[in-house]
Amino acid sequence: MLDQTTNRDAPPVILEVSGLNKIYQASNGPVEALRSVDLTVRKGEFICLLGASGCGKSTLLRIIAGFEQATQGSVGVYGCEVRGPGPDRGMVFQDYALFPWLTVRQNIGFGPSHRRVAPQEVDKLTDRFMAMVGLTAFADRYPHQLSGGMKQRVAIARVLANDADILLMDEPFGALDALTRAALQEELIDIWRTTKLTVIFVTHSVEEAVLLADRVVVMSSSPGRIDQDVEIELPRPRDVASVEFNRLRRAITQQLTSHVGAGRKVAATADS
Ligand SMILES: Nc1ncnc2c1ncn2[C@@H]1O[C@H](COP(=O)(O)OP(=O)(O)OP(=O)(O)O)[C@@H](O)[C@H]1O
Repeated sequence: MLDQTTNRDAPPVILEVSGLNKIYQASNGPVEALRSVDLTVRKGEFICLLGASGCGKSTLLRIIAGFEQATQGSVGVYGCEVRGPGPDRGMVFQDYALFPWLTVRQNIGFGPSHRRVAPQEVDKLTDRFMAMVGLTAFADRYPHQLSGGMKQRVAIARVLANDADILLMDEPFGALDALTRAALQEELIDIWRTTKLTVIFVTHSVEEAVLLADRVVVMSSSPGRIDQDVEIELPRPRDVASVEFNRLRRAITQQLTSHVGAGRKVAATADS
């Protein structure tokens, strides 16, 4: 964990998760999805939540988003307790979750229009973020006319147009082919640097986490807990072939593998 007392020059903590427990009541009994999770996130950080399938990454993200209630504990954003979804947090899902009946332009402009932003201002915002994700030429297309990568660009632009401070991403590139995924990873880092957003990104890929994050938060399962909080101090753009990158990738993979019995493979991947 970060030591807030010794980090006087660091950006402020804007998100604080304290003593979070989550128990789901399933038909075959209770499922303890999260136990005693504490996490602090500073403004502008890029955090990856990494762990094997079922360790509670999505649950933690959904509680931060306000889509799910914790059983115990709290989430604070800018010092206010999260009680539901809010405009300060925007979510990007693996399956895009776009409005199929709206065009690219209308999907991106939906949030600001809903907030009663003036129509000319909505157009300006939409133009800006469509350009940022490289979709200006596709403004009048519908989601079914777009590739997976283009749909995910729309989803990212939609959160940006909503003026969220915190971008929550749940395995956003999991359904994309390797080349598209690599392109979007690079674009996301450019967007993050331009907008200075705070990003919490869920992945089960060690390589993706080390490539993207300032901090990799490693989770273990049954019940889901935070196991390690690793600062990634590699310079950007990062070279996945470098010795230092691979040293970190190996160390984090070992940490993940140490939670399962000898010989069993974790569902988190070192190189996907
Ligand atoms: N609505 C629910 N009802 C009951 N159990 C649930 C529910 N949602 C999640 N769980 C359980 O909680 C645990 C954590 O699930 P979660 O989806 O948060 O894990 P995850 O790390 O995101 O997994 P994956 O990487 O496979 O998406 C799992 O055991 C899962 O089966």
